Amino acid sequence: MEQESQPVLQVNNLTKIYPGNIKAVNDVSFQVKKGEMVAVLGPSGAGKSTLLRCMNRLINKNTGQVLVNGKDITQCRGQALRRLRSDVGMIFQQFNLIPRLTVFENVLAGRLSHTSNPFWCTASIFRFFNETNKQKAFDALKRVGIEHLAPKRSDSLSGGQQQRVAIARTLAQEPEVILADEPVASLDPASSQRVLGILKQISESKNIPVIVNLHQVDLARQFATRIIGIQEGNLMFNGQVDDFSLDIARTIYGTQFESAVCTNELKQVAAA
Ligand SMILES: Nc1ncnc2c1ncn2[C@@H]1O[C@H](COP(=O)(O)OP(=O)(O)OP(=O)(O)O)[C@@H](O)[C@H]1O
Repeated sequence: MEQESQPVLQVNNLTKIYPGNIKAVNDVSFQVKKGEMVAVLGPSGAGKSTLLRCMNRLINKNTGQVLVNGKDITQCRGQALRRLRSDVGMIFQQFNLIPRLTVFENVLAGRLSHTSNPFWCTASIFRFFNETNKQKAFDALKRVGIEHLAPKRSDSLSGGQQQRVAIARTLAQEPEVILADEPVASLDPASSQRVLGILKQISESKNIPVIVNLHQVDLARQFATRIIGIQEGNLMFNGQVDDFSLDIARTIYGTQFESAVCTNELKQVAAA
């Protein structure tokens, strides 16, 4: 029971400064536990993407720590980094699938860190994966409800379907934590609901914490269990969804408040 409440992810005093002295992330600290779905909110340029990308080492931080189950990913090199990185699943706005491969092959690619051959792309991918890996990939596809699309080329799918393939690929990786960088920014409202619903279900039923960058406050309120608000690289809010008031949203979003608060319901409350 005590172990259940231990944070899977700990971000300690993380700072990233880009050339030109642009402080994109400034001394940010927070923790995420199993079963949580945490939405990171903030206006354009607040540092949301930089924060997530520092957390899986796509970008190197300047100072601070990112601990995954107690191990600091920012200090790892070589094989240790590859191993720890496979614990961190990443979902992108543009899906990042390999277009010429089928849906199933893309999901199987999520099992790469569980095989010893890194050169699968140069030959038939199937040769390098045993039945266990193939079954896990298929199970991941089933979990996002698109197993019937397995033989299709990934570039023949809709955006929403491609994002579900990307989620399945991440699930096949068997990560300890999932980071999603604006996963619904390119999707229509119905697909956005579907994708965020799947991520929430994963966080709840598989107990894998999900940290998701979002632009829209209403989606965060609908799907997240907790909200982190950032502005100009600074952590301004870290708390329960119900405590993220419209006044706090207005402070964090400033001139972008109107576009971030998009449902009619929220707009009426904001105008009252
Ligand atoms: N490679 C880079 N070099 C220099 N500055 C950068 C770089 N990437 C981002 N920035 C700057 O860092 C700050 C944070 O950018 P970031 O993309 O992390 O914000 P964001 O909140 O994700 O924005 P958006 O919602 O528009 O994607 C911005 O001022 C941005 O211009």
